[in-house]
Amino acid sequence: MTKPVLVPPGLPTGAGGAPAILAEHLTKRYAPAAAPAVEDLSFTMPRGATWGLLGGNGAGKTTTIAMLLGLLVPSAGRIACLGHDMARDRFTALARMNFSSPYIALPSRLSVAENLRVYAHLYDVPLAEKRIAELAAQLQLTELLDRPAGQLSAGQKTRVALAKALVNRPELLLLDEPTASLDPDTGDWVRSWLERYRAETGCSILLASHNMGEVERLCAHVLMLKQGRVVDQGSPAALLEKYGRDDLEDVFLDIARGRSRAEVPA
Ligand SMILES: Nc1ncnc2c1ncn2[C@@H]1O[C@H](COP(=O)(O)OP(=O)(O)OP(=O)(O)O)[C@@H](O)[C@H]1O
Repeated sequence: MTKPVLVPPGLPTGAGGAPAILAEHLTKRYAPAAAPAVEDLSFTMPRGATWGLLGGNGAGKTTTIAMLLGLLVPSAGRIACLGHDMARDRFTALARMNFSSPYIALPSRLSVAENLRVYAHLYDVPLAEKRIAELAAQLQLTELLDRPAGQLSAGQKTRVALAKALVNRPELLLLDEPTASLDPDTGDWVRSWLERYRAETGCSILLASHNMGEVERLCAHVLMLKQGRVVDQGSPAALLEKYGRDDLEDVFLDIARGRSRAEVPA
């Protein structure tokens, strides 16, 4: 069995020993001569927290999540999820993780229940039918279980994608744009649901989002990415204080436009 990665002394880990995610000097180049999509990214995300990856289009959020899931091999650097080194012990970690992304479509001709059964089988979920019924009740999917996934609205598909992401009761959840294309009411419902789920289960959540209100509400800590690098980070409150702003959207614009607090118009 592969030895778990040790946490450097002094770093917060939260409950359960190893941190949820330990990323060390991660770099990804899609081609040898290309500019890095992610460059020298390091962070330690403790257990039980929700953290946000914020950045404009092309900042490297999806690339980072794909590396954390082992879907992309980093050009340099090292990742440990839940104490497992992703280069050596990826499958042990993946059994305890899950993700949802708007870029991955569920097989459209399979019904919602069939889709969830496939994933329950892949994750070897015990009492799969019971788990599917439980998730369907929690995510208001019971009426939709027999409908083909391809015939659902965007909001319904998002709830099915969340059910898929939770089927194995993950300890670490990676969410790429969890409320993209949802109306404000459904988006709010999903955010409340995620808050409650994290509080009840102690699950660790890393979410990539363009929605500043969502990040401010859900995340204890935000990594601000620009051109593949972390240009700032901290709690939403600390970032608001640092930039002298009232909402995170303005902080985002300051960072995107390279303005420091001294340059922010009063
Ligand atoms: N498969 C790929 N091949 C080559 N370059 C890629 C590939 N995927 C992403 N990139 C490039 O890597 C950089 C980071 O892209 P990424 O998709 O990670 O950004 P993002 O922050 O998720 O953006 P968005 O908010 O638009 O989804 C961009 O310059 C993008 O063009």
